[in-house]
Amino acid sequence: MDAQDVEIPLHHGDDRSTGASVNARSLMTTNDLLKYARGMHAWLPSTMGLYVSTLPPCAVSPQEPEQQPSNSFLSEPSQLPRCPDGAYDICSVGVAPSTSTGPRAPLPHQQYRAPGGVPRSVDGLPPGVVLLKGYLTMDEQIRIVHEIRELGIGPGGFYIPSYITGGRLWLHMMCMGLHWEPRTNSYETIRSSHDGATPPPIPAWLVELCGRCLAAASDAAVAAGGSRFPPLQPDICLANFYERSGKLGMHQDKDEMPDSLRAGLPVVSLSLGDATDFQYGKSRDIEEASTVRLESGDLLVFGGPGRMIFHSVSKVHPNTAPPELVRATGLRPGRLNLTFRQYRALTGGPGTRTGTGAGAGAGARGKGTS
Ligand SMILES: O=C(O)CCC(=O)C(=O)O
Ligand SMILES: [Fe+2]
Repeated sequence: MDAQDVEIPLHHGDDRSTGASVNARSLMTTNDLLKYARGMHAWLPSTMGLYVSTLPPCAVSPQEPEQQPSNSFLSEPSQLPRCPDGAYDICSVGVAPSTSTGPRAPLPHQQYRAPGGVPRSVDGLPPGVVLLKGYLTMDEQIRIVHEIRELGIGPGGFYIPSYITGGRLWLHMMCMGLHWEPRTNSYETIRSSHDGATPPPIPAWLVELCGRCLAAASDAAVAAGGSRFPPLQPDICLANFYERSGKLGMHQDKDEMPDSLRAGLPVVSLSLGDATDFQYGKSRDIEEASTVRLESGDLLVFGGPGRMIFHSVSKVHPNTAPPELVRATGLRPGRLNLTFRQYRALTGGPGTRTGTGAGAGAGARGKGTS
């Protein structure tokens, strides 16, 4: 372990073979998804093209800052309010959507857009890594924040994960599709170490958005002389919310099944809210790592030859979220990141399951950061 490891718990842990077994679970069906939509909320497109949540705000009582255990790695207590059932709320309550009817001010991320509205691809990244600055429109960002917030205050919503050692990650997490368990570096069908909640399914429109993101990233890769990414049918989406002191140590994403990793199935990552420094490199050595800034609306994809890059989130830059996003959603200070993944590669042929849900069958191999 290097100094970085001591100070910062690693998200996808250090190598350890846990032998933990995980229950296979049948796939979420469309009916399950619809049931899960649970009538709790609906989206009403407003005249602004924004999305107004009809879900009453979570009754969040003014919150005592959460007491952290003495062995906590968190540098400061979470400032996020908690709903009665314990889930953290990443947005302020009672935020009304913007009512302005005039022409919108240019959005911060649009400065990156070429005249045809094509997001700018960043040069000089390793093979298999594509960064499209300003890929998401502001309306997409607003919708993502609204919907993730609403799922995040429901069952299986935002919590602060811990390691088996008791150290906690410097972020709030909500898993969709499958639960990523830091105590075992494996995926599970329920959040067994916390509250037994079943992760909500990935909203269908987010799966569709992920497909568009990947197509755009593949186009950019080809334009830069590389290859298209392998297709992805995401059955895992991890939502991380980093407060201002949030961070994530250097790690590889390698808790998906070996066939998925071998196939280089990409990780599709969306950034929203405050900007961050994202470090990446060939090894865990932070001294050797390069840094790129990820801002709200940016799309990062790593797959194929770039699938196993080491990466970390080293700093959240305060007050850098687009004001329009904050106004429209009440997103609290910090950064929201979504990563889409596919647990196992689909082999094709009769009976092959496609779409959501992998059934996390194999938790027994050592997963996580090397
Ligand atoms: O927040 C980010 O940009 C990276 C998240 C990440 O590396 C992960 O969830 O594995
Ligand atoms: Fe990661």
